[in-house]
Amino acid sequence: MSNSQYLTPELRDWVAAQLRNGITREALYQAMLTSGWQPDMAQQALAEHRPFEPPLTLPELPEPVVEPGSLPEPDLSDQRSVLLPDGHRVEILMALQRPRVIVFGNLLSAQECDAMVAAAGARLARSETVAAQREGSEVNSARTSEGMFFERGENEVVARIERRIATLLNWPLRNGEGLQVLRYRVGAEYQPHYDYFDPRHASSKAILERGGQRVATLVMYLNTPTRGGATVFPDIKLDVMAQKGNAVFFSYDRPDPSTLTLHGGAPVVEGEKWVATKWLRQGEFV
Ligand SMILES: O=C(O)CCC(=O)C(=O)O
Ligand SMILES: [Fe+2]
Repeated sequence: MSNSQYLTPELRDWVAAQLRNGITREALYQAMLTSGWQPDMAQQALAEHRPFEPPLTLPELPEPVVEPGSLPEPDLSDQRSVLLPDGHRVEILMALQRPRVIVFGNLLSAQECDAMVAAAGARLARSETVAAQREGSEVNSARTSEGMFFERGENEVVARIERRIATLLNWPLRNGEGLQVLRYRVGAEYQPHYDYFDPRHASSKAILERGGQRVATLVMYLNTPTRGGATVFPDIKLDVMAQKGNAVFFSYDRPDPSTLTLHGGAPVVEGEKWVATKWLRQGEFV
């Protein structure tokens, strides 16, 4: 850290006042850099404003247009990256047309990943899947991770990530489910499955009343497992390596295997794997 700058009480108060006035932490960070702050000092000042606090009141996002039959989709006209209004630049590492699969780099900062892991850690429980024969969910040997759900907009870091996703994918924030965080320990996996709800399952009716079908999935990697833990797409023989801050996105226009969106989490061989998943619905998720 530079010796020429100190986090004085005045500077702390100034940061707090800026945040109270509705500026995003990213925007404030950029403004601080522009006015000559050392990056580590600016980050430290912002890190003091704990990510688990209730979100700040931020301006409404412009409402993306959801035409019937349209799907979440980023604007890839720049090809290499997408610059979001908050100043965050997301890299495009790979894009496949059919099935639609996009690998993003730097979707989350390392600090955002760490904050998500810390906030989720205490609330993990054994993951369940939708019950096949009755209503509700059940423990399933195909899914040996532990998980939890955040409420939409539950805290500052969750709210910031959700706004970024809505802007990146041109899909209304309110059509998204709450973020799910999963931890896989050595040997844990999520065997290949589809994320849409099988209309033939007894439990799907109640689920579909809360916002319609899922139409896309974004799996964000919150850490880098030492070995194993790729997200695999067996139909298209694609493995996406879990890399902290990166994410894999895929969309599906109907609840059918012909979408080629069969996917799973390969067993972790060494270390742990943490992901946050955002599922996007056709309609408003309530
Ligand atoms: O852990 C992964 O790589 C995949 C997670 C997944 O398929 C899901 O959360 O639906
Ligand atoms: Fe999945």
